[in-house]
Amino acid sequence: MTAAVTYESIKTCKQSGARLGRVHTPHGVIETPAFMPVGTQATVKTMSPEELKTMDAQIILSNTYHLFIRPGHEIVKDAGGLHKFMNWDRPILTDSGGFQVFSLSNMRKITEEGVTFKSHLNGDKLFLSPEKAMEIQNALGSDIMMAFDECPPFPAEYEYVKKSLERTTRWAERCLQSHARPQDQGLFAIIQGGMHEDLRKLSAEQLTSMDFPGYAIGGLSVGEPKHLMYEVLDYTTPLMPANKPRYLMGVGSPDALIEGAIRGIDMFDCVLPTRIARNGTCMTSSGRLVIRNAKYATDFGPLDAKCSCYTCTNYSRAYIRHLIKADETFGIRLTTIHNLHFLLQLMREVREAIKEDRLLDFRDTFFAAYGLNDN
Ligand SMILES: Cc1ccc(CCc2c3nc[nH]c3cc3c(=O)[nH]c(N)nc23)cc1
Repeated sequence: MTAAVTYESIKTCKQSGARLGRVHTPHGVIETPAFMPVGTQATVKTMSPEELKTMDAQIILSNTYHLFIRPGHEIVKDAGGLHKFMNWDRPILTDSGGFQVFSLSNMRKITEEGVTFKSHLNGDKLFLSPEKAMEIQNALGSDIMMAFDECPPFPAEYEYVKKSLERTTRWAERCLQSHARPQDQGLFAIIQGGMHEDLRKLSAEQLTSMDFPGYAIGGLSVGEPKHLMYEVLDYTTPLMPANKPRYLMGVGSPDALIEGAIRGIDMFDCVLPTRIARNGTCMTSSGRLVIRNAKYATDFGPLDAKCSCYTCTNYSRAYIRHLIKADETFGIRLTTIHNLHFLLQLMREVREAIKEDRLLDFRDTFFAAYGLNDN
């Protein structure tokens, strides 16, 4: 195994805070800014690893919480780790589970020690802590692991956010202490602090003083208005080390990816492309397209005439609409292939625009064409 996770800066954009880079990991390199498909339960829903490689997904995400409650991290470990278990030999990033406890489990209790909660599957009483989250992620063998944090709800009281970020810092310290394999797995800390500039500064200072290989911005994409998210990015990304990867958690609509890249974010994840694909909503260069709409019943053109993906090359809107209406699984495979390709292609064009110092122009052109009804 090579060293843990390192960031290589290729170029910084003259027009904005954007940058071109590479994140080196034991399972390969990620060109940044990058969109990372989400594979919560050890699969990017309906996609095979080969299909993900065809669209050049360079890293995928999976989840400590989900794999802990099913099938159990010990089984994945006995299988030889998550890469072997799901037949994916490129980089994997796993979230630490705290966020999912809050978004999925109805009964939970936070203490300094960790979080007690009920499994959303069978109601079993379970416990996650910094140490447990590290034990699970080490068992999964992911290349990039996230520190165990608390993502405060939005909105949240200033005092609550302050106490929460200070506990998240203490938890990050405990994650560092209990990390079994720092030599070949990168542990990223997660900056919290809600929508308060002084608290974001406090969280960033506390965590960057501990020298993690990478840093994420958490606590966003939790229901706040988009302009507020961009404001937080404006004053938080400059606090993050320029020589380390910057990961904005949970952000993935096309406009947010571009705005995040302009502010110096390197890595993005979002369930959006795969989630909306399941009800037949597609991202196209002129905005969202809801394929169930009757007007597509006899439309024999591709989802997006400007798209070169497998779906747009071989199938019509009419056919995909028929499959989705008939609840045929192949239908959501086709919309998923298209949506993932759309975002991966968008990031290729963003990287090209940074290379040529024209990212702000690219943004204006993209937004003009992309109905801004996207959310
Ligand atoms: C498989 C997988 C799914 C989802 C995620 C990101 C999940 C996610 C957020 N999603 C939206 N906003 C988010 C905020 C946080 C956060 O503050 N902390 C953590 N640990 N995760 C977040 C990571 C991996």
